[in-house]
Amino acid sequence: MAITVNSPYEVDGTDLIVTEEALQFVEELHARFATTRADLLKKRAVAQEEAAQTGTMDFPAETAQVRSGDWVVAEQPESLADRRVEITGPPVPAKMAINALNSGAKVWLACLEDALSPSWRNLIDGQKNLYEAARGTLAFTSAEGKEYSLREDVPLPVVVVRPRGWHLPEKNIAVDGERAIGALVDFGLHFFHNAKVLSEKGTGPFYYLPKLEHYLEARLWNDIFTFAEERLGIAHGTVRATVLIETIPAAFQMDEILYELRDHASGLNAGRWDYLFSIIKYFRASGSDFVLPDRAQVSMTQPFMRSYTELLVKTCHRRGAFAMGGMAAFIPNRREPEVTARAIEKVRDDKSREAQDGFDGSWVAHPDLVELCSEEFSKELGDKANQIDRQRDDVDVSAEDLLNIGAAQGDVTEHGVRMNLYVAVYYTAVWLSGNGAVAIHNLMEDAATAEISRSQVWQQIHNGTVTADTEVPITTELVEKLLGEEVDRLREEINDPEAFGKYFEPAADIVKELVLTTDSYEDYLTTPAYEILR
Ligand SMILES: CC(=O)SCCNC(=O)CCNC(=O)[C@H](O)C(C)(C)COP(=O)(O)OP(=O)(O)OC[C@H]1O[C@@H](n2cnc3c(N)ncnc32)[C@H](O)[C@@H]1OP(=O)(O)O
Ligand SMILES: O=CC(=O)O
Ligand SMILES: [Mg+2]
Repeated sequence: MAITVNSPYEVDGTDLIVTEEALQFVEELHARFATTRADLLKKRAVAQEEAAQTGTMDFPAETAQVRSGDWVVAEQPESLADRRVEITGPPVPAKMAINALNSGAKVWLACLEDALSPSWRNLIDGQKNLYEAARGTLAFTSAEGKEYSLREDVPLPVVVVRPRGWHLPEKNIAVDGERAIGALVDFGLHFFHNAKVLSEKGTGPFYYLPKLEHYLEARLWNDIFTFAEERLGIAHGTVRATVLIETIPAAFQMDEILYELRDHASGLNAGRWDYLFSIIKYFRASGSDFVLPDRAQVSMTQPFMRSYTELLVKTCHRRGAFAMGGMAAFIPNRREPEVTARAIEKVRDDKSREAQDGFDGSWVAHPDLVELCSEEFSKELGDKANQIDRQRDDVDVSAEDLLNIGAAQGDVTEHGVRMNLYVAVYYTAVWLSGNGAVAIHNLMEDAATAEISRSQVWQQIHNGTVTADTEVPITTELVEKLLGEEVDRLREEINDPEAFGKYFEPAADIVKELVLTTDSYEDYLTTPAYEILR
């Protein structure tokens, strides 16, 4: 096997991160695991087709014994015992990484996935910042002269790194002439450089695993962890992983996923945004019962979403694992107190409900939300670090409950279609400019939320959904017209012809192709966008 770096861009820090030894490790991961990954991706396509045809799904028959068996995951490490508040964000730019580490959260989810645009620069900068964070040396001075350094007065959050999902390639590295696998590059570089340092401190290496669609994908990660630990001489079970249950098939395999990873498992997380995206994707062509209301109306209290979170808490606690809550999208604005007040109220409600339901902690997207999340969980936890001992034997969730999507309350409106188009174009443009997360109308938008937006429109056209406000069917002609109007609106608001031409116009082209090509469906918005990402 031969591994080569073929990026046309020179980025400071490349010499530190892309060393010969680190590349060799990434190559070894590909040699051992690339074929299994390819097979599992094919399996995803078959499962999707079956769901679309049948309009249903069930708990796997072959793993009934795993679900009924009496087993628990390995004992949790001390450094991850208290996860009541986790701040998420990309590890770039450095000031953002430092702000996350100084935020007072217990954990920083350093995101190389939903919140990162995976340009070569971001990949190197992100790995470099994680390298320095692991060694406590991360510091930064902004162009305005503001100095950023790590706090010394309080323990810093434990870092949990989220590599890319299995589907994404890394175009700047080739293995035997083929694009490398994004997940193996992200994990491989981070693990190679930091696993020893972190394990000696007892604070890692820890990972969040995104977008799994089958328990065999968890087995693959477990095999990778076992190999990586052996290869670097680190004790088996040092790696800990929290798996995002953010696809509809994974919701039917929570026990199985924990079981596969039982030596390396920390917990499961309710990744609500990708979960909604996955429901739309799997059942996009299964009829109007699967058409959700406008995105803004699909709250966590909709019955099918509650079933999902209740089952997650029950499963985790039965298996001695953490149940982690998800992301409320409301973002405070330091310049607009009324926006902040609303965000605080909404996020507090969300965290309070999660804490009462039995979650052990949850996510926030902004440093100004850390304290309220901590407060809401502390009310439930008292003097305990977590509530894993709280069994939810009262919960009984069936396949029908998880799939009770048609019962969702709310409407599809033309306003909602417009918002989806606006957000999909705006987010894609920001992603192409190198930022993977952005506040739009005071809501956090990232790859997962943008996927919902563009997929809803595709599904509404496919099903000829009729809008509740204007009472017209959603057709390709209507969407083309609305898209044109929303792009015009963005052009006016952005008021920067150069940026508009460079990022928004290509973004609008991508979104147009994705939503109007109704005889086929692109699995990920970021797949075509990655082809033109610089
Ligand atoms: C579906 C999912 O996967 S959810 C998880 C993935 N998504 C994320 O992680 C998104 C995380 N959040 C963010 O990226 C940001 O909060 C955004 C983009 C939504 C908003 O960012 P901004 O517009 O910069 O917010 P704002 O101007 O209020 O920031 C104020 C300060 O807080 C910092 N800040 C904001 N969010 C974060 C964060 N998540 N982590 C660290 N620092 C942050 C900013 O860097 C800024 O610092 P400064 O005062 O030193 O310049
Ligand atoms: O990754 C989290 C999600 O909600 O998606
Ligand atoms: Mg996600």
